[in-house]
Amino acid sequence: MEVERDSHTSPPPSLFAETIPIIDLSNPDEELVARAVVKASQEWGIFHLVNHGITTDLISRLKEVGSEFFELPTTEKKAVAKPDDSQDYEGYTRNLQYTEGEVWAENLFHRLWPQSCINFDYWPKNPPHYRKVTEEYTREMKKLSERILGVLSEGLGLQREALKEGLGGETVEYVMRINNFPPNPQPDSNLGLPEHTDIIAIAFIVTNEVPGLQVSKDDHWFDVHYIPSAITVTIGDQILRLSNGKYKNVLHRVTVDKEKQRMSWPVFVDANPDVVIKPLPELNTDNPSKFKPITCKDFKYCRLLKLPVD
Ligand SMILES: O=C(O)CCC(=O)C(=O)O
Ligand SMILES: [Fe+2]
Repeated sequence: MEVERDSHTSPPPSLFAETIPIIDLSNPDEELVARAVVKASQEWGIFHLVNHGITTDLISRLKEVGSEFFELPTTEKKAVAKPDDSQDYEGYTRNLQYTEGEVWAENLFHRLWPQSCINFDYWPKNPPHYRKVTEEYTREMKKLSERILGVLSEGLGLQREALKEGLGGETVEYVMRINNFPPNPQPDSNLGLPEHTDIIAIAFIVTNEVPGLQVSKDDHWFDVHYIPSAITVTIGDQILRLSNGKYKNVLHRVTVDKEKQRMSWPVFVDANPDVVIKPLPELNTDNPSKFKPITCKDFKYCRLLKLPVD
C-alpha cells in the first residue's frame, strides 16, 4: 500500500520541538474538533485521535489476536501466504533480510469490507477468535472513518458525504495490514518501511508501545510518539487528489529497533478500483485541477511501477 521514494538506509535523528496534533474527539465543541482535524490534515497530513469511541478493550483484543498470529511458526503463517503469482496484495509476506537497504518486516494484508470483497482464505484461522475480533473492529473503523471523512468534506466547503462518494460510496474498500517488525541487530542498515506516502485515501493506525514511525514536515523528520489508546490518522494520496491538494499526503517511514519488536495495525480506506480519482468537481469553480483524472487501479499501477501519473 505504499510506494518507495529514495530509500535512505540510515535515518537521521529527528527531534524537533513541534509535535503532531492530538485531537480529542469527545470534545462537545464539534466546530473546534472539525477545525483541528482540517488544520492538522492541511499542515501535517497526520494527527492522533483520543477519546475516539473505540474501546481500549477492543483495541487490546485486536492487538492480541494479531500478535498471536505472528508468534506462530512460519509454516503456519504461510497458511495465509500471498500466492507467488498473485497480482493482488492480500496475504502474508515476509521480508527479513540483513542486506543493507532491505526492508525488515513481515506483513499480513486482507480486505475487511465491503463484504462482497472479503476473501476469508487470507484471514488467519489461528487464533480462532481472530475473525470475530477483526469484524468487530471493522464496524467501529467504518463509523470512525465516515465521521472523519465527513469532517474533511465539510472542511472543503462540501456536503458531508462528498469524499466518501468520491471514493466510491458504499463500495469503498477497508483493508487491514498488520506489520510486524522484529528486533534487528543492525537497525542502521534496515528500515521497517522505507519513506513513502500511502496510495490509499486515509489510514487509521494503532501500534504497540515501541516507537518507530517518523513523518516528514517542512523537510524535517519527526518521531511519532506512542500515545496509549490513541488512533493515529494519516492522509494518503487519494485524499490529496480529491481535495485538489488542500489535504496533505504525509511522507513517512518506519525504523527498526535493536532489541524490541514493533507492531502496527493500519486500516486503509481505499477507493473502489474502478472509481476515477480526481479533484471533486465542486471544488474547481475557482481553482484549476492540479491532478489528472485516473482510475484508482491505474493510479496504483503507475505508482507501484513508478510511472508518471500527471
Ligand atoms: O508502522 C506504522 O506505524 C505505519 C505503517 C505504515 O506506514 C504502512 O503500513 O503503510
Ligand atoms: Fe504507510
